[in-house]
Amino acid sequence: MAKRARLIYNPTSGREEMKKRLPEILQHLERGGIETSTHATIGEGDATLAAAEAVERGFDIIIAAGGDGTIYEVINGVAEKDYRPQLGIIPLGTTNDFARALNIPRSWEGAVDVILQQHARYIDVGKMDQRYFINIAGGGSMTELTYEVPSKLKTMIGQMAYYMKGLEKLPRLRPIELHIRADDREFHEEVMLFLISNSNSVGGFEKLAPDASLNDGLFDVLILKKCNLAEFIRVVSLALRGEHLGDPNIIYFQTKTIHVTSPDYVQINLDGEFGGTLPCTFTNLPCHVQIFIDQSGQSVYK
Ligand SMILES: Nc1ncnc2c1ncn2[C@@H]1O[C@H](COP(=O)(O)OP(=O)(O)OP(=O)(O)O)[C@@H](O)[C@H]1O
Repeated sequence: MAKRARLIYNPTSGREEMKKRLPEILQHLERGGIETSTHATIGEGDATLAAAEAVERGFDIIIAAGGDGTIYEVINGVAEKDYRPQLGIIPLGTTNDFARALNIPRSWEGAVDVILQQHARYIDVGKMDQRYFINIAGGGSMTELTYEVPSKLKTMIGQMAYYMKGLEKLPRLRPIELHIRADDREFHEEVMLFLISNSNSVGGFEKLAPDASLNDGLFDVLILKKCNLAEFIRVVSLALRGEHLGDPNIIYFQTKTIHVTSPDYVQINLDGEFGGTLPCTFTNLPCHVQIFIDQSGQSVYK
């Protein structure tokens, strides 16, 4: 019997060109034996409602067609359910960090082929209080920029929109004071930013959390201590090359849970979306969802 999939599609996510291919995407899925119906999202949070509805309706597969924000919303619609359909990803977004972490091709044919091969892998999910994330959580200078960039600008100039916002924010960088309690440590530190990551592909950087594994039940925590602008730029340029871990401004460790408080107002970014404010507890839910991945072993991003 053919499997039934619900394709949840964000018509406003980054890559206009690919969205024109939706009819072909659907045909390709049907020919491969996956009977697919679609839901186009109408605004913030709609992909979460659509995913929850797809679970209730007993779909075998939910396909998130959009960027990291769409995947995040879909995860939030399924994470709390007892029955969680297998998940597929078609990267239509601007950065598509999570698709990159799973080596899912940027071409629609490649992404659909990964779904048709039906090799699903169990992946850890992060829980922040009542919300869930699949790739990264973070706070502090710069981490807010992903949800501050207007979606129209992302559509027009792609990832460049994030870089421009980053440059605009640089002169206004401020440290925040954090109290951190993790599995095996507790400390107080003034920091520029902190990242709690599930994968090694975050924020457009490919080697930011080089030891992160998607199914080890652990977060990789990366903290940039308080520093001046020149130091900040120096460490970011090291991070672009994946050479930042030995730097004295960096704290890097793994943990299953982490509780973060601050006397400052600190927004939390979950997979590129606004997720709330501190204080928060982050917990890793090991191997919580199944996602179709490429089995070829060959990186499609090199
Ligand atoms: N119809 C819609 N109109 C406006 N916003 C929408 C609509 N549908 C979804 N959204 C919002 O779009 C955002 C998600 O965008 P998405 O991540 O898919 O694309 P992106 O931002 O271009 O890609 P990336 O996150 O990979 O850079 C979410 O904030 C979501 O609430």
